[in-house]
Amino acid sequence: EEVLDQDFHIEEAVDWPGVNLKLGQVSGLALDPKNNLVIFHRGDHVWDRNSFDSSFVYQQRGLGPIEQNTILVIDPSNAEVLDSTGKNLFYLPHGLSIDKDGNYWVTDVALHQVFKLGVHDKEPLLILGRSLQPGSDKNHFCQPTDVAVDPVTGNIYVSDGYCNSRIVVFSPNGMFIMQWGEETSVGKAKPGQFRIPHSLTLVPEFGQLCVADRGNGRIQCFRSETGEFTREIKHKLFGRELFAVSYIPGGLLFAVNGVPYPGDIEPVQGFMMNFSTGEIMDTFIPVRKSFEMPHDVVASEDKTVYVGDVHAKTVWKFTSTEKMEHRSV
Ligand SMILES: O=C(N[C@@H](O)C(=O)O)c1ccccc1
Repeated sequence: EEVLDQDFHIEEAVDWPGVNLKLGQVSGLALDPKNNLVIFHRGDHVWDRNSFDSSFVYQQRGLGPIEQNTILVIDPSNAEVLDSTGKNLFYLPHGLSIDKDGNYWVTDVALHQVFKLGVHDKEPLLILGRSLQPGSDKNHFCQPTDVAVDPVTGNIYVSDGYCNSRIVVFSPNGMFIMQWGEETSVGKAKPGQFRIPHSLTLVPEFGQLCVADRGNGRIQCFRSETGEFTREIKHKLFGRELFAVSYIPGGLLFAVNGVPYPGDIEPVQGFMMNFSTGEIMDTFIPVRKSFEMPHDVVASEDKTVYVGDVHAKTVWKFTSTEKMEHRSV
């Protein structure tokens, strides 16, 4: 008897011209309320071995802020640049997210700050952290990596960062509320311990915040109201590093891992998972060009997925194609 298998595969949209956009190091991706793709990139600045001293103080202030527009609004179908902003503000862009009102929230690892930018305002509406001053108290971050804003409470979640190991929560007007997390002790990483909390995604339907725990190669999720650990999602296929995570309503979780260390076998790729079970449903890699350091991933409800790469200086678009497979039983 013939059985039709409804099977979804994530494949690169090879006709999307966005892979040819002239970008700097792509650090952050987000979708705005109109489902446009928004790209946060570093223009002519790069993060390399000389960017920071051993106390995480940025060493290249002499370059001045990036003069190019670091925030580009891209038409999701033809990759046209619809709008661009964010020049003369940032030194080393990192995370980007967009709240339900369309405000841009970004982190800068050189400034050690988080910015709220209104779509039509030149001046930032809110700045958290002290410019160029790394630290780990309520007023200082150390290379903060990402920011997410709860659509219900308006609370601000910051993953802090390369040189801290915590999630910090602020009220909508920037008052410190709470923090959780600690650095990973020797041996097996415990719940609530981080080795670079690198990317955040809210899971509003389940009241959770999930974190790409980069150096522990895993995703950790927490109750967003209390910071209580709820679960870990980890697969051998992730390899050593898990860079970014993105949830879409309906229960799908997307992620990208890091390039394999010498001798490791787990390839660099994208993952589509069932949030409830944690199981991997599909993996994906580009057809054109290759992943070099996939750094952020964002997905829309119709399972369109974008991946930004900080070394390839490229953004790829992937879509979910339905393969009808015939099999006889
Ligand atoms: O991870 C690194 N960078 C990327 O995540 C990034 O560019 O955001 C990095 C680490 C050490 C030295 C230089 C760069």
